[in-house]
Amino acid sequence: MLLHFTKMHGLGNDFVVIDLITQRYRLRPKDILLIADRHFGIGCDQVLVVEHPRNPDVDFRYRIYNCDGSEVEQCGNGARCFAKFVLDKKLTGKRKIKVETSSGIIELGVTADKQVRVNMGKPQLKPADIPFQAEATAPSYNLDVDGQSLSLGAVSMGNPHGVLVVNDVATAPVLELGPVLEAHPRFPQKANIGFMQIIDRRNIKLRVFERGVGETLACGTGACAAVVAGQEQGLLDQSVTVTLPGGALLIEWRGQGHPVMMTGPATTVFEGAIQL
Ligand SMILES: N[C@@H](CCC[C@H](N)C(=O)O)C(=O)O
Repeated sequence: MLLHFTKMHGLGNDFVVIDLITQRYRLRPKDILLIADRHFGIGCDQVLVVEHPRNPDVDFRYRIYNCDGSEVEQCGNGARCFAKFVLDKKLTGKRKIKVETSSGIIELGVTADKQVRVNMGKPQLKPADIPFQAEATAPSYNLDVDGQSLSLGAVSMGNPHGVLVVNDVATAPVLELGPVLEAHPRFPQKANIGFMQIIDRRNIKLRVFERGVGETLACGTGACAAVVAGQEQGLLDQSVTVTLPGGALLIEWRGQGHPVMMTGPATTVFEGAIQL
């Protein structure tokens, strides 16, 4: 089967987007691995799949696969690319698009300056909902790593995140600590690990070691989780510019019980077809 795809990115977090509404194909695990492979396939951090919804109240089903082949619950940069994709391909003409993910429904819309604004839903802070092993909810938790105690915020944005505050993202041990914390036994489904430098109450710098991928140039859910963790620790205001290696996102959260809003760009790079 010759499968058509679109290569996109959100601040350098890159995707292969596949429309399974106008194309009929059942993607196999080996297809995802080949598509994501930067040497033998197309190459991307995540494969995003556009499908018909199962729920009649929403417009699309949005499925997300990390480049290691694992299917995951949520992807924020991908959500913005998803919105641009379905509008550019005229799969919908709606200004507000409702999308079903494996962690719930999110709403997407395009702003006057062609950025995409996403209602990412309410963050989950209860340990069992993240999931994270702890007796009770807290703004931060102490975690033992090789005999060293680290303080970390834990948040679910549909997918699990741990967030550490560091003095300087440029020298933070992202590649050393990232894989160890990603697979820490207190995160039974593993986690994405953010390293957050607080510039002031409305500006942070962030690097993210993504579960199933490694460090990426940007992570949308990671940016949301960092702002939630920073607010819970009393360090941040409600509206925060998050500067990642690939560029900046605006993240807004009005506190517990409210959804996190994410605004940022979505970019198409090229179109192609791959023989599967
Ligand atoms: N790049 C993403 C997150 C993708 C999923 C993540 N690696 C996970 O395993 O949960 C984003 O922009 O949010």
